[in-house]
Amino acid sequence: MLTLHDVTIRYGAHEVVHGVDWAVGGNAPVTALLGPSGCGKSTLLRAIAGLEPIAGGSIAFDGSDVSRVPVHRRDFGIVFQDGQLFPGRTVGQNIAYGLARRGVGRAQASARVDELLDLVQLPGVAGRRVTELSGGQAQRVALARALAPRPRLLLLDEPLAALDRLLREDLAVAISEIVRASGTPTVVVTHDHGEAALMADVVSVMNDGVIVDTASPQRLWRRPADAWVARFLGATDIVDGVVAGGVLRTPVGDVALDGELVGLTGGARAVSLRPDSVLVERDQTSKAEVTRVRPLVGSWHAWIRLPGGLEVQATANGEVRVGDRVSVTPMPERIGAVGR
Ligand SMILES: Nc1ncnc2c1ncn2[C@@H]1O[C@H](COP(=O)(O)OP(=O)(O)OP(=O)(O)O)[C@@H](O)[C@H]1O
Repeated sequence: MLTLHDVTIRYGAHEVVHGVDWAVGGNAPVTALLGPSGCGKSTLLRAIAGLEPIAGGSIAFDGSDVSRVPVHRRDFGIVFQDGQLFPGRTVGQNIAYGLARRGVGRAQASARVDELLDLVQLPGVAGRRVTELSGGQAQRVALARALAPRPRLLLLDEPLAALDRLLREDLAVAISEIVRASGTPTVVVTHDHGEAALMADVVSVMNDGVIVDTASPQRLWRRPADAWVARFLGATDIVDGVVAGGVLRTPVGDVALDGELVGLTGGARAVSLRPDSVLVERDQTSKAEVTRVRPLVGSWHAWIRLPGGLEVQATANGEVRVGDRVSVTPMPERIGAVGR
């Protein structure tokens, strides 16, 4: 288990990480550190790896302080955005790199290379030059290289950022499966909330040098700590609601207090909505009206003026046009209650 206590990191006079307390591991095989560009997540990951000095606080693993332990003695594996494979060496030599340094013999190293190539689903490529690999293959090899010495923690810094969108989703799932199969607790830095949800059991959201929320993806989306987190996770509207009579009353309809909303305290409550939280359908008897429409593939993204004047974004599965009257139905599992 990795434990950060009051960690502060500065570049010169510029403090970019402000007193972070964070626990990673425990029962969660994969933890995502999610945040917008420049919030300090790579800096924090680099400090955990030992690549960046901390100005204050402590970093411990399984109870022992590693704050002053050099990078190669921490027993952490690291994968960067662009893999950073050694171009002059073969795939096998890249993967075996950390093994030779630890005194592992040739036969044993070669068996471990094969084992890892199987794990990352690239069997039989040990003799290939790394310059001949596709971006996705190179990242799998980088992952194999990081896992080869059996690190006690794996750190992935935006491992998918350099890849095409299509490949990213596939590799996100593959990486998540590979690190689980290896049994190595993993921290993955990403700015993409979809990727975080695909890969991680626990997501910590970072903003401006501070971790502002930590929960399972499901809980994070339904119980964001504040409006900033909700918007960062894709909420398009934050509207006023109220918890009363066993339901969350929202301007788009009542939502039962089940799932992650169990135990929500009564009273006023901000409600976070994404376009797919609200389903609309043509209904001339309704008082809600379409004010804008953008066609999507197989559905329509619509802007709706509710009776009373509030506008929210919504989804229609049948065609709607500006001026149409529509019925409005909340999709309970996609509606969030903001704040503690
Ligand atoms: N070597 C450095 N020297 C000075 N400032 C730096 C250095 N590296 C990062 N910074 C600054 O520290 C802040 C945090 O950067 P960091 O790379 O950790 O953010 P990030 O959340 O990982 O963003 P990104 O996804 O864009 O990399 C930014 O303001 C950045 O400009």
